[in-house]
Amino acid sequence: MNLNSALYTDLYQLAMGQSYFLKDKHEISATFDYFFRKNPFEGGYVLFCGLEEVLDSLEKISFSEDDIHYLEAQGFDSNYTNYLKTFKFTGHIQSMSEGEIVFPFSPILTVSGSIIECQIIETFILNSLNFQSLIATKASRIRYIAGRDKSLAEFGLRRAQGFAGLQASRSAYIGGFDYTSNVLAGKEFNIPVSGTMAHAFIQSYDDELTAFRDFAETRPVNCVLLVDTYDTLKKGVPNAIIVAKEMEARGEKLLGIRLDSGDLAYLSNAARKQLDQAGLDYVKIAASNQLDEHVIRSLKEQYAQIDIYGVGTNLVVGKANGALDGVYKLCSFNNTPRIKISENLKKMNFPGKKQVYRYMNQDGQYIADAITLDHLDTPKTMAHPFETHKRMPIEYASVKALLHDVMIDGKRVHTKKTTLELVKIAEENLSKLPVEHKRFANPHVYKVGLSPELEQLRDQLKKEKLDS
Ligand SMILES: Nc1ncnc2c1ncn2[C@@H]1O[C@H](COP(=O)(O)OP(=O)(O)OP(=O)(O)O)[C@@H](O)[C@H]1O
Ligand SMILES: O=P(O)(O)OC[C@H]1O[C@H](OP(=O)(O)OP(=O)(O)O)[C@H](O)[C@@H]1O
Ligand SMILES: O=C(O)c1cccnc1
Repeated sequence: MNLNSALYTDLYQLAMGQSYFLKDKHEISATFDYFFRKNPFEGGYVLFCGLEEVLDSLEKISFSEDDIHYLEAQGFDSNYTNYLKTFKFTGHIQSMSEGEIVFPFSPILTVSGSIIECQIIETFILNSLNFQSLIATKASRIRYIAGRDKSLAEFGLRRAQGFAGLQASRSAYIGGFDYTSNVLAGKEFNIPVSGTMAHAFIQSYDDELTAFRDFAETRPVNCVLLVDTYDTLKKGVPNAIIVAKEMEARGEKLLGIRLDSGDLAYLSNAARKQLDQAGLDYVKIAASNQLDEHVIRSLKEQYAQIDIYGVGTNLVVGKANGALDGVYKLCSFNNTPRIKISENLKKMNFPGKKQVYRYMNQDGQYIADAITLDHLDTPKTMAHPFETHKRMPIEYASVKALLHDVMIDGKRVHTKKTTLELVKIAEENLSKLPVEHKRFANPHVYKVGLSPELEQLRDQLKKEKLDS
């Protein structure tokens, strides 16, 4: 299967593409905005993730001979499929940086080019950015609550949605995790890998102590023993202590033990006591079992003595959301701003090609974002996007434009960032987001407003459409 195939799209994109082509509209220029309407997890922000994958794929996207035969079999016109044989993405993309903190309704990435190219790539862009941004956001919430002094290991591959497990591991790392258990993701994206052991290994022995011994002997570096197979406090931890002492005698050090069931707060405290009493205060305690940001917060409130959190399912499937609602909407056609009308102002899009400015205070902390038409300067006031009577002056110490050229004529124009660079960028950006937007319960809504000219254009186009 070739994931750079332009068939990785919805059928309706190709059907619209055929119509544009046969009606000779396909070369007309268009601009689409990628944005979302609601923060996931009832949180206050999204950590934007997935841009590098989008750019990598768009540079390579095409229809193979096989793909063309398949489309012919689906009844597509042969003149159209002939055109698709040389299809490439040759458009222009402006985007916020991967690792940027983003908010509802701001255009995060805009695609300009011939309408047919913009349309065919829509589904892939949404598929890629929605999922990766969701998981990076979830990971950043877990990091926020765990604190910088804890280690976070992502254990999700086995319960991820198929091959999305690869993207999930990369997104979790960018969002603040330290390790992944996913070996292919480790190799592909240069993410540190880590792992402990499974119950099966211990069950395959007649006794737990021999299992621990064999494991520690054969892989003494970063060895973590799983202590809950039979009885955590009466058997697992005492056996781990025996093996840790034997390792000491060989000049080695047991890295840790892992708890995977029961009351993790109680067990971690009791295990810590046993380890400390044995002079093993360096042996760390890892915990797993359906963890997420809420369970970790609760464990911290109970003074659980956990050094390493292993988080799988809830992270990689983006529980409780499962999806970010990002959309891709036409905002300009033939160099004319376009709007979609809805009774619900929130379902209307902002017309025209745009820029987003981020305002910061003297400490570099984010204050607000203003969306404006792309040829205009930094606005000094902004209107509430939907409550039209609300407007505010913007007081700030510094401002930056968030949308930058990342692809021109189908070629990447920004230097590809390594995963580690993206980790640092995301961490720095998250540190500039005031804490009131990060809290879990009723986070303060970050202000995103419209410049007066954009508000006026939206209202004027709405009136024209309703009057016509
Ligand atoms: N002290 C704690 N405070 C809050 N949540 C906890 C605590 N200890 C464990 N949990 C969480 O509670 C959930 C369920 O744990 P529970 O003890 O009911 O089942 P379990 O340990 O998986 O049982 P089993 O022995 O069948 O594996 C998990 O998400 C776990 O992370
Ligand atoms: O709970 P999650 O956050 O998804 O973390 C991953 C879980 O996957 C493993 O269990 P599993 O029962 O699959 O295998 P095991 O036999 O090694 O425990 C591991 O022990 C964790 O409990
Ligand atoms: O290494 C581990 O402990 C691990 C890996 C995957 C899933 N659960 C645990």
